[in-house]
Amino acid sequence: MGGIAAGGTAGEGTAAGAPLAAEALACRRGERLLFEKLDFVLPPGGLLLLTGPNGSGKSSLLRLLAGLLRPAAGRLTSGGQPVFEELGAYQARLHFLGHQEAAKPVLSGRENLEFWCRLRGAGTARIDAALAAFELEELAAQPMRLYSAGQKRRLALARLLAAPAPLWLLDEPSVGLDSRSVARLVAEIEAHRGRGGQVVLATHVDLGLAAPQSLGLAEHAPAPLELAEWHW
Ligand SMILES: Nc1ncnc2c1ncn2[C@@H]1O[C@H](COP(=O)(O)OP(=O)(O)OP(=O)(O)O)[C@@H](O)[C@H]1O
Repeated sequence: MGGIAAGGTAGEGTAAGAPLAAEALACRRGERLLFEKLDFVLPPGGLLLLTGPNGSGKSSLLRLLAGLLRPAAGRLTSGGQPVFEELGAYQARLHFLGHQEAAKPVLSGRENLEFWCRLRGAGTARIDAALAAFELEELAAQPMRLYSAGQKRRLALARLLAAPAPLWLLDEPSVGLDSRSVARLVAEIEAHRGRGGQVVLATHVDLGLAAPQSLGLAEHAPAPLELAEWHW
């Protein structure tokens, strides 16, 4: 499956990403330290797979990489610049696709993409190609509230292509997709990487993506406290 690559891709024009580097990152949610001592460098064209059991911190790491959570320790840089010092500029160069669809139910699929493009300061020229990439043309005029779960997910994915950004942060993007749509997602991820884009992807299933770096969050869980260390 070649996605829309054969006739030019919706994401054409995406600037190549800058190397994203994590040094000794740690993340705390509430009282709990989820992970620590986490290092990686993601070059332009790179793919980082986040793996680990439920609750190990994959979504939390993605939120941290999106600048929505501050690290408890460590450094995150993009192109050598600390991302939290220029957060707005950094966030303008990424897409974060979480579990929520982040679309307005009363708007049609096309109107949702138009809204998204305006929000991102992008033109609307890529919307048709983005809809076509995830086979949403026939649904484009329908209110999103009438979409099935998989169709809503495809609309969320179309946002990646409608308003290009070099860094894609994807939290279990294949959930709810049929096998044909999974193949399209994989093709779009590979096309994005081919343009120099970067992808960080949390997943419980093997999507068959080529040459990923892999990061197991469970391996970065803090050591359990010895009994003597507990404060009763
Ligand atoms: N807002 C929050 N406040 C406190 N703790 C939270 C918050 N959100 C998540 N957590 C906790 O952080 C831990 C990691 O959650 P996270 O969603 O990052 O895990 P995950 O690896 O993505 O899990 P899953 O595979 O189930 O999606 C969990 O124990 C969760 O209960």
